[in-house]
Amino acid sequence: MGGGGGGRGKSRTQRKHFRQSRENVWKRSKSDSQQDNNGENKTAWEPFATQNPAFDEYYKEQGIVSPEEWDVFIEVLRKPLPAAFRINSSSQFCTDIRSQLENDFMTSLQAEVTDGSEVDPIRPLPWYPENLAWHSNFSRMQLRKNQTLVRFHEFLKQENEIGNITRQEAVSMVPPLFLDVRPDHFVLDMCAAPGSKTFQLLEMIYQSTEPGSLPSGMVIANDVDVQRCNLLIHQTKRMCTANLIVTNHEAQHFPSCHLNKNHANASETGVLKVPSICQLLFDRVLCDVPCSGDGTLRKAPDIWRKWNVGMANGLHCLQVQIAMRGISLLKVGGRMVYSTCSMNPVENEAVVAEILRRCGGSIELVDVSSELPQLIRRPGLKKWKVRDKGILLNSYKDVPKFRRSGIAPGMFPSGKSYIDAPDYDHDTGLGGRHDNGHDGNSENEAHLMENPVAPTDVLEEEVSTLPLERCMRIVPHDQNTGAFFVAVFHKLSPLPAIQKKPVSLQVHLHSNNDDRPEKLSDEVKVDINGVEVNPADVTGMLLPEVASDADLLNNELEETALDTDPSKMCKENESEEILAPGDSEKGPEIVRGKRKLQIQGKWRGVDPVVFFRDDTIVDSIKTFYGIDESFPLSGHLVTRNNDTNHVKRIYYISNSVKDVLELNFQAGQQLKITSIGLKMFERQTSKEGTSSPCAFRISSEGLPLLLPHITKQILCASPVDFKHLLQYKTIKFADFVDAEFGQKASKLMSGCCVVFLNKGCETLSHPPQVDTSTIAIGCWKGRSNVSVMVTAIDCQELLERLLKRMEIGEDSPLQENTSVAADEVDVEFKEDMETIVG
Ligand SMILES: C[S@@+](CC[C@H](N)C(=O)[O-])C[C@H]1O[C@@H](n2cnc3c(N)ncnc32)[C@H](O)[C@@H]1O
Repeated sequence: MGGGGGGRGKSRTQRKHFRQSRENVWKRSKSDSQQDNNGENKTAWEPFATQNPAFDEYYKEQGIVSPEEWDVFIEVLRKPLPAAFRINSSSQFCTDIRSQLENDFMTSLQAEVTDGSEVDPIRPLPWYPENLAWHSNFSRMQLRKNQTLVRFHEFLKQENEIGNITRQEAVSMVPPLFLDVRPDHFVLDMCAAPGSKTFQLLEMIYQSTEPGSLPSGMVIANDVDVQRCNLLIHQTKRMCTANLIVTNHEAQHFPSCHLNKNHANASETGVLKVPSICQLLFDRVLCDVPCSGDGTLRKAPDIWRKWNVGMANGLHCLQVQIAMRGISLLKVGGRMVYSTCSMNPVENEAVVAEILRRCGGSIELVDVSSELPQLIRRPGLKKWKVRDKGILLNSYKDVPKFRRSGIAPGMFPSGKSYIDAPDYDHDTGLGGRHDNGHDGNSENEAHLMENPVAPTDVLEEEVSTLPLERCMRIVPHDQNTGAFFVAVFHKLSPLPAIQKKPVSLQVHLHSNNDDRPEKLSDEVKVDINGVEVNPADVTGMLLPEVASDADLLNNELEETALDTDPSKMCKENESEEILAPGDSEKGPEIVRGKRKLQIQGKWRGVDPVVFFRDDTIVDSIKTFYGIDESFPLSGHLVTRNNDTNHVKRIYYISNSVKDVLELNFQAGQQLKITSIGLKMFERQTSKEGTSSPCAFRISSEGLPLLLPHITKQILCASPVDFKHLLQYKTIKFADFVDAEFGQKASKLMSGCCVVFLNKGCETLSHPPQVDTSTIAIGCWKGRSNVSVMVTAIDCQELLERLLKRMEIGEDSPLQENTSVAADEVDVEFKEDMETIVG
């Protein structure tokens, strides 16, 4: 059981969100359904129109696919996307699940494929390592069609909920694979929600981590959208990791958290402890930016209707800014992946080219053509065209003056700004507005242009001289997927300093009021790489005809489409709701119907992150569970509450996260942290709970990490008693099959305890040796019984896994050494299992 085990130990609240399966995007919503001639609503099941003439015209011009391929390209783009999913490599049951897919489902589902339309019902994605990612050809309807498919469907739902698998579009799995993440890396995921790629990054960090230990690397997952941050927290909680910080910033202004001179002086004089790191720089950066999302058309067909060229044009500058910030936060020698789920060169090759130009030789585009050879991809384009208001533009000099507010020189292959364009603003990368303020928002306004350039293809074509062929574009018809774009950068040296003029044109894309500390610094800061960063300076961009931001983001929702209703969101980071007597300045807030005051941290709306240093409580926990000294608690525990008397949850953080947190404190809390660490201890509030000498129980998320380090409150159950616990949830001491177990249980101190499965029925050492095959659950020792503290779905999943293992090995120790009584109960258990599992 690895520290970041995943798969075991999630809260009921969290599960609720994963139970929401993705809405059927191929079904029109009520608001979308149209009225027929009689004024009656057409059926809500009418499929979306899967065509858009502007789309066809635009992409035929771009030459993303050859004219001969066009028909097959568009045909595949109109078909629903096959489902894909990934096995969590750090799950305890990773191997079981893979072999269930390879040996059970692959054969049994094959028998169900009768229409001959697809060769394989399910198959591993050939380019994903170790058969961990799978593609299924079944539609939702088909999955409900017959018994075998229903069983498969249930399997997918349950394992996704538990965290053993993640439903994720196949091409969305690609970018992290090119990041080459190692367990000691510090990784920044700049636009991370809803978090499928963050989950992958964490798996990479955790690869080959021993049970009870943590990797030395960490991930910071950031997103500008608070609600989507909550999705991200839910998604990554399934990983049970102490090596993650979730932040909520505009990625283009992500803080660099470096110590200034004053801090350095203070630390020299011993006033402050020198932190292990002095600036937040990363070995790896994932820059999976917001985009127009037309690569997800097969999954989200409503994009057919919404698509227009302005969606991509309007995002280009933001994408450049985010990527530039990523590069500036990257260590020299580090790697950054830039990716979008858009096919549009303006959001892809044009952004990559602009980054290369701005970085002036400090970075290189990596040729990754020999990596993942089985992944079919196409080289990046060297030439493309820009379309604006129905006009085809070959170079920036063709852009009419009044459109220069929305079209940047960097959108064109040469990237030339042409000095004859007086309004060009080198900071924003955009031209200024027309004097009369006309923003030219209508197609009909083309005739108003001063010196209009005739829309013609005979103008000279621009061709980029940069090695853009090293980028990769994945197109749907090559391997029956969605579309994606990926570029890999390597940082060779610090970035050159950029001379900055005052920014004349600024429009906030995300007016996220909370994304600012109480006090803003006006000064322009220069980070270690020489890039100026002014936190108060949101470099502007105009979105003249972009779909609303919300529309764009909706289109971006990953296949794990989760419930975004804020009222149903994670309560993990909710205020600890403390009473603050006498604090009348901020005014009372009504929290859950009670008048309570919330002590704010530095960031409005976010609970403070506080190191938990209450030695009395920590010592009581250590003594109660017999936590050995080799497991460091001191300096690794944090809470979200300044008042230690009212702390409900204590989180555990890895060394790496601790280093970042210490730096963040010394740098003035620049990071707006929405979630940090692994929930390890929870205050026991129930009546019976208060009778325990220890006020805190071990949370199911924290148990895998703590397991090898606890020496007290431990019981080892025979297979049959273990199964009974999972099955019946509460068992009286006298009712255990193994009477000695019942006696030992009765002698434990009241409160939380841990029950290990004694697979072989031989006497386990005390405490038991923990390895990757160890199975243990958190329980509660009451006055007369033992109760399981595991959610129903976890119990069910564990029962099924144990049953499977018993079925596989006829002579497995699970069966071999059970007593006659246990064998009898096993029959009963199997019958019950059939009822539970269906
Ligand atoms: C393509 S999605 C990311 C998908 C994610 N990487 C995954 O694999 O699950 C883009 C994300 O960028 C976020 N976003 C948009 N503008 C942003 C900004 N300025 N800074 C940070 N995040 C932003 C959106 O909220 C959205 O969640």
